[in-house]
Amino acid sequence: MIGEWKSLDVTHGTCEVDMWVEFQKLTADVISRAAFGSSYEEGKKMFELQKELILLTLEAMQSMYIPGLRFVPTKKNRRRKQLDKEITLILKEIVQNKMNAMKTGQTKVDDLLGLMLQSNNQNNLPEHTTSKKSNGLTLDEVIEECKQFYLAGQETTSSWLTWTIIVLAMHPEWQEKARDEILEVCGKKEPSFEALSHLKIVTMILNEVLRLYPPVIAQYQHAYKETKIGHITIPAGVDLNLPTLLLHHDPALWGDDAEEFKPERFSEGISKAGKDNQLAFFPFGWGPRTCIGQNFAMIETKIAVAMILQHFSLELSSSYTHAPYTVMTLQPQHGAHVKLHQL
Ligand code: HEM
Repeated sequence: MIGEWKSLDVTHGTCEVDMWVEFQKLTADVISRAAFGSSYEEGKKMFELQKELILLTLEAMQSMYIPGLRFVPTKKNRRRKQLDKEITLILKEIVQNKMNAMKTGQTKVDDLLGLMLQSNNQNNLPEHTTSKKSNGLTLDEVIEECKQFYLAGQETTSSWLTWTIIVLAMHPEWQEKARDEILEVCGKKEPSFEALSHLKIVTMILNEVLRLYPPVIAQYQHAYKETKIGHITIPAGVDLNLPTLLLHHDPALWGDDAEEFKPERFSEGISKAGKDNQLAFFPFGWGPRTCIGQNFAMIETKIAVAMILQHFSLELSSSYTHAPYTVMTLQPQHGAHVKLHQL
């Protein structure tokens, strides 16, 4: 990505890109490689189809509910069915190839699919069934896990990266502080895993971006039994909506400067960031169902931000309009055009 930007048609070492578009490509590539290793190109094709399916599904969810309509063979319903079929077929083939390669020792187990298959008792893995006969995952479950990781991990990370770059372009003083830290810790080299844990200012900035622009703006929980939280009793069967975006902007929890970008809030860690040390920061959820990919997302985001700041200084394009809005995640409605000046 950095190399591509450097080779873009530039005027005096400057080019302009839409960060939202760029980061969608980057995160799709990263998650495809992490999930499928050497088969990532086939994985990417599957993910593209999944993206189309998600958009069609969201459209259906946001239109008027007419019972039974989803069974009518309209053009969009037929396309949804066809996409689902195609995705499952591609995945079945990838899984089957991986299983064969693992059996003959032709592949390393260094991707998510390999790890899932390895952790499974392969002798008991039923090939074409949805029923479970062992503690391992069925083929269908492995396929659903692959889909889930992409759905949960791609657009969320693009959103986080995009808002980080926008905010750094808006606040040159923080951009400078972050770059100084990166150059001090990593120089101009690619950041190592070890170096990432020394990026304190970058971590503060990334947390403040997650507070102001949480990619997942609300979280839904279902009380399957009567539950007491403090003095509130929630009856069984009630659906709860935790409005992350609203809580992250609430002056009662963050102070009168809640709307301001102030990474220094996080200088003593997450637990001390809120007003009177109230814990009100949960971009990745909380408790036993907390996001399983949060460390993965943090590493990916830190590496990308570090490498961008090593090579470019950032300035908002004159065409940029600040308009966060939600499709599935918090996105820039009119794109995220930023000018990149080569350093
Ligand atoms: C900025 C990036 C991300 C954000 C903001 C985010 C946010 C969340 C949230 C709010 C939840 C729901 C937690 C709950 O119900 O309490 C969740 C669940 C999940 N996330 Fe993430 N996520 C991110 C990145 C990722 C990545 C990169 C992956 C995969 C590599 C991932 C995989 C998952 C999975 C599999 C679940 C479901 C966990 C379960 O139900 O047990 N996420 N995420």
